[in-house]
Amino acid sequence: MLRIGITGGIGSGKTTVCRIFASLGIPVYNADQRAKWLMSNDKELIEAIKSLFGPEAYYENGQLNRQHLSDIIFSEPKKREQLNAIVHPAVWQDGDRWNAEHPDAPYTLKEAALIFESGGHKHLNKVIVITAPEDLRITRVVRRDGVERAAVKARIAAQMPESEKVSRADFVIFNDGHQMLIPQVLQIHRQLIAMSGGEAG
Ligand SMILES: CC(C)(COP(=O)(O)OP(=O)(O)OC[C@H]1O[C@@H](n2cnc3c(N)ncnc32)[C@H](O)[C@@H]1O)[C@@H](O)C(=O)NCCC(=O)NCCS
Ligand SMILES: Nc1ncnc2c1ncn2[C@@H]1O[C@H](COP(=O)(O)OP(=O)(O)OP(=O)(O)O)[C@@H](O)[C@H]1O
Repeated sequence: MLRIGITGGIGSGKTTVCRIFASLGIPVYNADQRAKWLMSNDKELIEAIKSLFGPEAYYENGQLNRQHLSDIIFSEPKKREQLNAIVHPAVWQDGDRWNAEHPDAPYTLKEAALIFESGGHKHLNKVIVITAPEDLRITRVVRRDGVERAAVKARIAAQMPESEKVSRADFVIFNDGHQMLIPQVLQIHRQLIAMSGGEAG
C-alpha cells in the first residue's frame, strides 16, 4: 500500500480535494483535525501544552482554547516551534496507527498543512501539493471562517512559501478557480493506482 501526502498552504483547497479522493474510495486522514483531537484527549500532550501555554490553553470543560493558542503561535515563532515539536510526532504516530487499519486500500492519503515543514514527507511515498493564488486563498478563508485577512496572512507567514512546496511536489493540483479539480484528481488517482499495481475503476 502506498502512503500519499496531500498538502498546501491555508485555504489552498486540501479538504475540498480530499473529498473528491474520498468519493473514489480512498481513505483520508486529516492531520489538522486529528491534531486538535489529540490535543484535547491525549493526557501527555495536554500536560505538555499546559506547561508551555499555561492552564488558559484549555477551557474549564477541557476543550482546547484554539483562539488563545492561535494568538500566541502565529505571533511568536519560538512558541510555535515548541508546540510543533510536541504535536507533530504525536500526529505522525497516530497516522501510522490509522494506516495499519487500511491494509486493503491501494493507497491512503494524509492531508496535512505542514508535510514538508514537519519532515513528514520522509514517511510518504509521494506528495501532492495543491496550489492557488495567495489572494484567492485569503479571500476563501475569510469567507469560510469569517476571520480578518490579517489573521490568514499571519498563518501564511508561518508556512513554507507555496512556490517551494510546488518545487518539491511529485504531483501538483491547480485550484485557481479556472482549472477544474475533478479531472486533475482523476489523473493522479489513475497514476497512483497504476503505481500500486492495481487498476482504476
Ligand atoms: C492553533 C490551533 C489550535 C488553531 O486551530 P484552528 O481550528 O483555528 O485552525 P486549524 O488547526 O484547523 O488549522 C487551520 C490552518 O492553519 C494553519 N496552521 C495550523 N497550525 C499551524 C502551524 N503550527 N504552523 C503553520 N500553520 C499552521 C494551517 O494552514 C491549517 O490548515 C491549531 O492550528 C493548532 O493546534 N496548531 C498547532 C498544531 C499543528 O501544527 N497542527 C497542524 C498540523 S498537524
Ligand atoms: N475550486 C474552488 N472553487 C470554489 N471554492 C473553493 C474551491 N476550492 C476551495 N474552495 C473553498 O475555499 C475554502 C477553502 O478550501 P478548503 O477548506 O478545502 O481549504 P484547506 O486547504 O483545507 O484549508 P485549511 O488550510 O484552512 O484547512 C472552502 O470554503 C472551500 O469550499
